[in-house]
Amino acid sequence: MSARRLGVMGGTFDPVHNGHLVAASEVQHRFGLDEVIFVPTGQPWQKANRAVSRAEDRYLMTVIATASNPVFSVSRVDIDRGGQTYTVDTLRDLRAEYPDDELFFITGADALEQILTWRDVDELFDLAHFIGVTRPGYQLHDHHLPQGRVSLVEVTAMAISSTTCRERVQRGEPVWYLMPDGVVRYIDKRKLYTQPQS
Ligand SMILES: Nc1ncnc2c1ncn2[C@@H]1O[C@H](COP(=O)(O)OP(=O)(O)OP(=O)(O)O)[C@@H](O)[C@H]1O
Ligand SMILES: O=C(O)c1ccc[n+]([C@@H]2O[C@H](COP(=O)([O-])O)[C@@H](O)[C@H]2O)c1
Repeated sequence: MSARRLGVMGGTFDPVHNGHLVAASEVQHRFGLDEVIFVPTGQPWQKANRAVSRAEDRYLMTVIATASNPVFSVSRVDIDRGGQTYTVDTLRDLRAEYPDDELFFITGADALEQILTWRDVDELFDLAHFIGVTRPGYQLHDHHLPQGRVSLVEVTAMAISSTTCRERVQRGEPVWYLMPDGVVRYIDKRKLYTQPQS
């Protein structure tokens, strides 16, 4: 079998929303990816200043959100490894699982801006090609990033963040149509985000 082109969409997904799904779908189409693997983080070390929802809740919401798309899947590598999540470990694990395939790591403009602060950043660009996508409120650029290892792509602007979704739920405001219906129902069923957000 020839090498497949696998997108990797890493995120805290607390909760997953339509901004994530639109970005992944448009990148999948633009780059002719065979599959996009969503990878919910274990503990995101750069979000240590706030309480993050249980990994199993974030994982299940991501499964619900992606289930209807045949080229989307969800991996537990970061959750099952445990501890703090570093993308270098994510990509090492996926490379071991899919040794013949090509990996494309998808990040929003805000995450790409921080990438030089990530662990073992030099190795990251050997493990995968990086795809930075536009996000309202952030500048997308590849200054100081290795040439030929990063592509920048404009995607449909979705001014949605997990933070505003959590805040809306906490205030009792609707989140319908900001994320798939099943995720809205899961949040309600599990009573997520009902405490004031820090
Ligand atoms: N609306 C969006 N448009 C494009 N990319 C996005 C959007 N929201 C998130 N992303 C990207 O998806 C990835 C995972 O994001 P994450 O799970 O942290 O969501 P978030 O909305 O940024 O969360 P929070 O508000 O809690 O920081 C990151 O690379 C991020 O840049
Ligand atoms: O490897 C790192 O040091 C690192 C630091 C911050 C974020 N990341 C990854 O970037 C992705 C988006 O992270 P976040 O915090 O914006 O949800 C997710 O897969 C994280 O594991 C990775």
